[in-house]
Parts: sequence; C-alpha cells; structure tokens
Amino acid sequence: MSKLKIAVQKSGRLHDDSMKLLSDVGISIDNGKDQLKASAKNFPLEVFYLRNGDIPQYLRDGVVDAAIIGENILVEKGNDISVVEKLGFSTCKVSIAVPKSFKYKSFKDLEGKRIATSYPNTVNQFLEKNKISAQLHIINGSVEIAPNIGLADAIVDIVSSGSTLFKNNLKEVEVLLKSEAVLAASPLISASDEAILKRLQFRFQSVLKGRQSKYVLLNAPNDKLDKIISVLPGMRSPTVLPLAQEGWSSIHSVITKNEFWDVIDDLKANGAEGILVCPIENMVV
Ligand SMILES: Nc1ncnc2c1ncn2[C@@H]1O[C@H](COP(=O)(O)OP(=O)(O)OP(=O)(O)O)[C@@H](O)[C@H]1O
Ligand SMILES: O=P(O)(O)OC[C@H]1O[C@H](OP(=O)(O)OP(=O)(O)O)[C@H](O)[C@@H]1O
Ligand SMILES: [Mg+2]
Repeated sequence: MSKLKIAVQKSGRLHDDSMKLLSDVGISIDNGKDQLKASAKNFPLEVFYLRNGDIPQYLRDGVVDAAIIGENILVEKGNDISVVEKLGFSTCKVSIAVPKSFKYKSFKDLEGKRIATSYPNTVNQFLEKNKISAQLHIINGSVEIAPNIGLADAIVDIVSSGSTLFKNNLKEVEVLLKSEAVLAASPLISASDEAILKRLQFRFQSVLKGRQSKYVLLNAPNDKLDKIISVLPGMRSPTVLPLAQEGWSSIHSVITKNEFWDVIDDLKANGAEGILVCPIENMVV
C-alpha cells in the first residue's frame, strides 16, 4: 500500500509543534528524529526529517509528497508549491527594520541603502514592486547584528515578539508578510497519496478546530435561561438539561478561545453558576 511521504523540520522552531500535531491526530511514529526518516505505526505515513529551508526543493522534485513548513519559506523559495492548510503555530512576520536613530518616513528612504537578509527573493519582490533600488547582503543568521557592525543600513528578518530587534537597537518599519506553519503539497503528488493527504488534512482540521474551542457547562435557574442562551452561540444551539433540583437547568455549549473571557463575564452577569470550561480534543463539524 502507498504511503504519504511528509517532511518535518529536523530540529528548530517547527519540529516540536509539528510532531505534537501528528501525535494529537493519533499518529504514532516509530523512531526519533536522529533517524532521517521514520514510519508511522497506524497511518500510511513516512516522516522525513529535513531542514526547513531545504523542504521546497524536496517538494518540487517530488522526493516528499507533503510538508509542514514555515509559510515564509514558501514565499521565499516555493511560489509554485501549494498550501493545503494553515496550521496556526509558529506565527511570525518578515519585516524591514532599521536602527532606532534612522529617521524613516517611507520605503523610499531605502533607496541606495544596504539591506542584510536571509530572504533575498522576498526583499527583491518588495523592492521591485515599490521601484526601489538597494544593495542586498545575503547572510544566513544573526541578521539583526548587521547594522551594528556596519554591514548594512537596514535588515529584513523574522519578527515575532520583537525582542531581538529591541536588543539590537532596531525598529520595525515595514511588514513584508505574515507567516505561520502550513501543510504544503508537492505539485507531483500522486492521486493515491493525495487521498491520504486529504485524510491527514481532515484530522488536522478537527484537532485545530478543537484547539480553538472550549466546551462550557454551567448551571442556571430556569427564569435566566433565555438570557444565558442569548450570550452562548454554540455549534447549533446549546444543550439544556434539567437538574435534579427543581427549577434549575444545566447548559452545555462550545465557545471559541477568542471570545472566551467576554462570554464568561456575560454568563456570570446573567446568573450562571458552577461554570466549567473543558478543552476539546477533536471537533468534527
Ligand atoms: N521567533 C520566531 N517566532 C515564531 N516563528 C518563528 C520564529 N523564527 C522563525 N519562525 C518560523 O519557524 C520557521 C523555522 O525557523 P527556524 O529558525 O527553526 O529554522 P530555519 O532557520 O528557517 O530553518 P532550517 O535551519 O531548518 O533550514 C521559520 O521559517 C518561521 O516560519
Ligand atoms: O521577535 P523575536 O521573538 O525576538 O524573534 C525573532 C528572532 O527569532 C528568529 O531567530 P531564532 O531564535 O530562530 O534563531 P536563529 O537565528 O538561530 O534561527 C529570527 O531569526 C529572529 O532573529
Ligand atoms: Mg530561526
């Protein structure tokens, strides 16, 4: 039987979350990451541990059928590769930053300047679109140090919390793109492997939806039910069950993590008691 070959970062920021997602969808992998590849025990999947930056080429050549990769690497090196599903972790930006002392007004101030980056294609796209001519210095790491050692006037690199920029006395001035980990597919994937990829994607979607949601249970007097139901959206409508105590009900519903605290405040204000909030492992809708 055919197996889907999936690339996962060997080590780095994507590795642990990628392996956790595979484990959360019930797939157990035989070997650790010291092996270059490992088979799943209970799903037709083979995991290849590779460098994030090398994965677009492996996808393009059909060496792997799919990958978990940073979207920013696809923008940089894999415009021809399709994103199947956004995965919600490793969120970051690719931004232009300049020394705090640089009186930056607009991207026109970059004309004729030296820009250090590990993402030359992303930078060139931006420069060409804005008709700016600048000199690129391509370096593989510690890009934020470049202005301080006189190598560049500006940098383009990944920004997440902003603390690396802060420590290096830099400020973010333009966001070129926003990125997160994605599930990507090879343009050469076979029909049978695509069918496996669809099954994997379906499992990813249900775990990711579950991660974004909470299951809420609460008790309320029956005369408050209408008010409470109006602040609980639920998947279809909330479940209402009678309690053993006369005149009281238990209400069950699902809410998203974003609206969580606002909804809890509203529930309390409307007379809810004994509110329980539980994580959801999978959500199949
Ligand atoms: N500080 C950060 N916060 C959030 N996400 C990040 C951060 N830095 C990088 N990422 C995301 O994680 C991906 C992997 O980053 P990491 O630094 O581990 O590896 P890399 O240098 O891109 O790749 P590799 O060495 O495997 O080729 C990046 O492509 C980006 O999408
Ligand atoms: O805005 P922040 O939260 O500070 O994150 C941004 C930093 O994180 C990444 O580096 P990483 O720590 O992955 O080190 P690396 O250069 O070895 O990849 C990136 O290259 C930035 O330097
Ligand atoms: Mg990094």
